[in-house]
Amino acid sequence: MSSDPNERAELNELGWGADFEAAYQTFCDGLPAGERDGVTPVRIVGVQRQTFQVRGADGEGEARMAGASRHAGEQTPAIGDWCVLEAAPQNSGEPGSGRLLAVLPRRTTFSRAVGAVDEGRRSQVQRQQVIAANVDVVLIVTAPDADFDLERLERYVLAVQASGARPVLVLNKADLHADTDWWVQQLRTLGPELEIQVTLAESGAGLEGVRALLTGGTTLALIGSSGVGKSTLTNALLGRTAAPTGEIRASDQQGRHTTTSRTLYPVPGGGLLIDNPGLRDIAVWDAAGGDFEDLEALAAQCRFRKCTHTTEPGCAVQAAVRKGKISPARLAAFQGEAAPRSRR
Ligand SMILES: Nc1nc2c(ncn2[C@@H]2O[C@H](COP(=O)(O)OP(=O)(O)OP(=O)(O)O)[C@@H](O)[C@H]2O)c(=O)[nH]1
Ligand SMILES: [Zn+2]
Repeated sequence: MSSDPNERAELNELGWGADFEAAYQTFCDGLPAGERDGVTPVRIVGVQRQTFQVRGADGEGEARMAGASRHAGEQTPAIGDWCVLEAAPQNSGEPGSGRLLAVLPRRTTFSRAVGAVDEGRRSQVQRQQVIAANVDVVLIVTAPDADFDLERLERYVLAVQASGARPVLVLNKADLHADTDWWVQQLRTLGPELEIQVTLAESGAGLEGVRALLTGGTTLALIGSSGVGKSTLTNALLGRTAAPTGEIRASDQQGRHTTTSRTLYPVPGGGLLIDNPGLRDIAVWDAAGGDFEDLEALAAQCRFRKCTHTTEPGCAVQAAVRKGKISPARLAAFQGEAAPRSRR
């Protein structure tokens, strides 16, 4: 990496820091002298299967993880990761593409356990899948309505702290009640040290405090139950009206269209925001960790004993979803739980 101050400023805006810099230098020192000039640090801003959308001081491009190279990094990059990119040679016919040689050590890690098959032992094993890396601050969003649940919020706080990121509690939809202070006091019981923000995402009011968190390349993410206003808040911060489609279209220098699922966005005015389904699903896993007595009771009333609660006639579960008594996310969690259970 050159010592060009403009490049450094670009990287800092992307969340670069002294810790990444030191790890990057160590990695470069291990490269043969002839290869040091060809590498550059980039951040993963989008992931689509094996293709990564990356952004560095020189702008954006696509990259793949280097195969079983001598650098043989075991780690797969996740959204938010800082990686070492080896740019494709000028004559490769693939401008803007390159190979990722290594994932730099993460500041923070959001991961979840996923079932995987151990080919050697032919058995199910639990593997940690990283869903987002290097998130600095997580907004735990709630609203003064039926969603408000201090026990659940406390679990979110613990999950965020375990990732290494800083939790900030956000009471959105402050317009729903005149007595906002009462709700804020409830949130205070979760910990006197926790920062609390009050927002009205729909009207765009009260966002100054959240914007103030986004200085100096800070990476922000939002979690919280369905309907608390995460999309509205995201759109207000990013200054756009439509919800993200998750797809961006870019064309490379040959004019070919490439589609990558981008989930790390620069926030106008500074900072970055990660909005990916995996993080959102924290709420769903949380529901999955709880019990499903209500859903099981409903399922017992379905017309068919082996009802899958999808399209069957006389499905009591689907009826409850239609009436808004059960959220689709919770049903998904129940189904995710029920499937392996029925095989046991
Ligand atoms: N009254 C009020 N309603 C709001 C506010 N912010 C968002 N809403 C409304 O709350 C509803 C849900 O908002 P979303 O932003 O879709 O919620 P979400 O958390 O992204 O929900 P999921 O996408 O299901 O996870 C929408 O109808 C919003 O218009 C607010 O500050 N006040
Ligand atoms: Zn059913």
